[in-house]
Amino acid sequence: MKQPGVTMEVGNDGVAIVTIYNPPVNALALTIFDRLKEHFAAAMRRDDVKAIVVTGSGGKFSGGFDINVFERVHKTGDISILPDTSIDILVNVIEDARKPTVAAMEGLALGGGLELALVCHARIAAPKTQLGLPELTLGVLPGSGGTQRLPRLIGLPKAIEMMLFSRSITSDEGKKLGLVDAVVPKEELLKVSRQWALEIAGGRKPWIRSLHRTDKLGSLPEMHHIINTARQQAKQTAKNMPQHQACLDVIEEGIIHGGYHGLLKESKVFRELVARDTSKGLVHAFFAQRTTAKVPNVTDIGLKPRPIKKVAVIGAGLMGSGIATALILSDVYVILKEINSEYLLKGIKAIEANVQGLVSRKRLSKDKAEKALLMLKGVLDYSEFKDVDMVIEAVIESIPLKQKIFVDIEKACPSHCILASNTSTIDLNIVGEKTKSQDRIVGAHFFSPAHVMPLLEIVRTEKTSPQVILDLMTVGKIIKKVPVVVGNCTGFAVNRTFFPYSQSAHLLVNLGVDVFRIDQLISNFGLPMGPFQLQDVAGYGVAVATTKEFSLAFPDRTFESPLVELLIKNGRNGKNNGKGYYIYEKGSKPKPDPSVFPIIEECRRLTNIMPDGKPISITDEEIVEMILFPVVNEACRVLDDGVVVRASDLDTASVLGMSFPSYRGGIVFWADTIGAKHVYRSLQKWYKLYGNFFRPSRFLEERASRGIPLSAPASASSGARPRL
Ligand SMILES: C[C@H](O)CC(=O)SCCNC(=O)CCNC(=O)[C@H](O)C(C)(C)COP(=O)(O)OP(=O)(O)OC[C@H]1O[C@@H](n2cnc3c(N)ncnc32)[C@H](O)[C@@H]1OP(=O)(O)O
Repeated sequence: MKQPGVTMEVGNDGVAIVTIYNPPVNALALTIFDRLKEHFAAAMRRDDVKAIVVTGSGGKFSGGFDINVFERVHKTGDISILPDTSIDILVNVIEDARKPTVAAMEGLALGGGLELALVCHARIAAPKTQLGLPELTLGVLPGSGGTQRLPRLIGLPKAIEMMLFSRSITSDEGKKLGLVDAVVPKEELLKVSRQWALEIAGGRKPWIRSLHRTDKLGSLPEMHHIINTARQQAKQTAKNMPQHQACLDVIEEGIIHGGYHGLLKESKVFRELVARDTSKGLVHAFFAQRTTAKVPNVTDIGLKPRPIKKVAVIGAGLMGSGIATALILSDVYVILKEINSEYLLKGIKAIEANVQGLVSRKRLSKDKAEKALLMLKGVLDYSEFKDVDMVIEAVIESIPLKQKIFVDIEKACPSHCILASNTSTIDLNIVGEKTKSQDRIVGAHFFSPAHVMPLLEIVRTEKTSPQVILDLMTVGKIIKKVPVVVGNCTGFAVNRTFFPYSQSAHLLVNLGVDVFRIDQLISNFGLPMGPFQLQDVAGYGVAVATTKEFSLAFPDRTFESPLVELLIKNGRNGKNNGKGYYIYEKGSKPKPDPSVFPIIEECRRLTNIMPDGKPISITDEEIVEMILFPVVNEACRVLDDGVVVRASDLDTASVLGMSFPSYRGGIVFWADTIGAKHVYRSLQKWYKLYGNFFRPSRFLEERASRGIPLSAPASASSGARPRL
């Protein structure tokens, strides 16, 4: 079968096997629902069919409702294309049918896929099948009965956890909880499911409609308590998002008024949520992340990734130890090199602590932790480098040092070996200048902590070979990162786009705006913390070094504030010594420190930029815009210079590298929702008032004046520059 569809085969035993076909994940496209309906109708009509088994082809049950349909709703605004599957098909055609259906699940049953299984009268799963309702990550809720049936099958607390945190479980846990009736080897999945279906039809096994069950729901007061606790939690963990509270409302409706009423409300709220900005942003983020895997002239020219079995990491500091941790956790053998045994031991201890941290947070089993640590070997020279497939250099940001290391590794490593640098700022052409292997030189820019943060910027120069880029992308995926291929410039994509972020915050402070007001507004906007707290946490050394780097690279648009240096002079070092803009005490949340105000006053006297010496009067909204529009402006320059393949790559990079709120879709997507015109006009106004820092870029000006979205491809601009 070439087109997405559903097949039905009736066996001599009287069981109809209904199979969903829509590779790669058997997403439930609109046509699939039509075909399911037709085949079920035929199965009911046919006298030779006693029972039905529904399954998915290619070892996967289903990855859920087709998310492309959400995207179509977002583009057209036409909500009517969403089908009413919940009652029309799932209840009327399957759950309330005269013949029983069993779900035979393998690989994954997610979202609408699991909901299809929940209406069946029993569920059989192959081992390690992933079962979950991750709809909230798309800004919606389970819209095909999941909010009603999952609590009825496994109880409210676990069902709420699975839905609100989009946490999936495997078959074995599903069996313990009552979601799965039996776990059987995949070779026996269909055989057991057929048998089970016949036994239900013959009255030898119970015929259960999960919507009608109440035995696992508990008493009404208990339910209210569980739901209210979840509501409070969601207020903290899911700020600015409507779907969590909405999901709890819908669950509650079913508990109070019965499952069928719950379904009706679920259907209505589902449609409302699909139309909201949160869903638009999250669905964009979903596809944007997957699109990063498509790199023209790299992934589309028939190259095959080479196996990378052994990687050397040079430098066992914070970054090196984080990178080594990420590699060994994914079964990649690591040679960790340092210049003396003291540093090496420190690095190995840091790696052990990283791994141990995952064990104590129950994210890794003890067995796996022990196995991972066996993949690590510390060395003090290059003798072990003769058979490595890749080197990642992660030493301090010193050009002569990096250049020497690259000359040394060119000699010590085999000729196929990838030579990568984790530099966050230095031009890779300069790093590799003294070697003859420039086609093998590439940037592998991890974000700290490298074993936790999901983004990997792969920085290529004009000379990096497509094979090397493909290999690094593959390693990135193996170690569970999202690789984004970017071009070579100061700060690459993420740090360059976001360098104006803290500078505009400092500019505002020098104009008289309160630091804590700024931090509060930015965290209300959805970033995990404001720019000043971030500076405290990252350490002032980083702030000083990066400002220097960017003021050298982009002197026309750098705002240099003496505040950080004044803080250091006053004995403050941020979180490092417990005293920055905030006070940091063990066991309590950071508290704003009023004793920082005189230092800020001194800074304001030095810069003397307040109009008439008085603090500016400014709205909350304008503060957020004055901090984020310069970032959008730099994003425009990044797009204009072709540093990223496409605008959505920068969205992914901003979400995964800077924790820009995913429900706003990413920096460019967010700017487009506001409109290039408004961003341009605001920057133009501030440029006139406060100077060059805000000067709108050529790209922004053109897009605003011609009414073209910032995310439109380069070909939409006149005088487009060569792309990556
Ligand atoms: C009414 C209902 O309640 C509403 C719903 O069901 S909403 C949908 C709920 N389901 C989900 O959220 C699951 C989304 N998918 C995923 O999490 C992951 O894709 C997965 C775990 C299924 C597979 O992951 P992985 O193997 O890494 O493959 P991944 O690269 O993500 O996806 C493979 C392809 O399938 C596509 N895909 C995955 N799930 C899809 C879906 N539900 N609809 C449409 N396309 C989907 C991806 O876009 C990608 O396409 P591409 O190759 O053209 O880029």
